[in-house]
Amino acid sequence: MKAPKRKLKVLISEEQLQQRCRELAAQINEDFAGDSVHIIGVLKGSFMFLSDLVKHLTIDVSIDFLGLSSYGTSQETSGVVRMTSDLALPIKGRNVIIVEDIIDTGLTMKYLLENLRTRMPADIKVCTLLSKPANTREDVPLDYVGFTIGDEFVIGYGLDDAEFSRNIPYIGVVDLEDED
Ligand SMILES: O=P(O)(O)OC[C@H]1O[C@H](OP(=O)(O)OP(=O)(O)O)[C@H](O)[C@@H]1O
Ligand code: HPA
Ligand SMILES: [Mg+2]
Repeated sequence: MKAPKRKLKVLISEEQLQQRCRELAAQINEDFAGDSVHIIGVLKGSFMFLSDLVKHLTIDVSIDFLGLSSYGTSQETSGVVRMTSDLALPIKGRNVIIVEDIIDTGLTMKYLLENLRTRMPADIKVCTLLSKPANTREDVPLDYVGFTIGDEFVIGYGLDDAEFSRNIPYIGVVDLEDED
């Protein structure tokens, strides 16, 4: 199977991503000083952002993951969020920070917040690398936002297009001017 060959435009560079990870981590360190946080990464898209973010956390941190999927091979949500894998650890009484790559329509985060609240954490905060407000349909509280972007399909740094391109080290968009 081959990934589509397209010209990509850099929307957010590696340097900008690293700088923002340091800034977001500094804010979390300050907000939870003297306390501990339980980080929940939403797979698959969040894996690169999460691994860069947590390197800069100096507070006590535990980490778990769950898998959610709603896009499949499409660039539009199916509208149905499916849990592909659940957490390994309980979250009752914990200060949870959900780490996501992107809030697009908001459907995934709405589903996740409803699900996790039933497990009685002490607190839930949302940390997302990207927010696409022009496309957001569900009103979800965002506590830490890396970058606000326009209504365009982005790939790289964990985000995929039909499972390809997650390994690109920056956030890119397809450069339509260079399409044949
Ligand atoms: O706000 P929404 O419109 O719900 O979109 C955001 C969600 O969509 C993507 O997941 P996807 O279903 O592509 O799974 P993946 O992380 O495995 O790529 C992304 O990683 C978010 O979890
Ligand atoms: O813009 C996007 N790119 C990749 N995956 C996504 N999932 C929701 N929105 C996006
Ligand atoms: Mg995806």
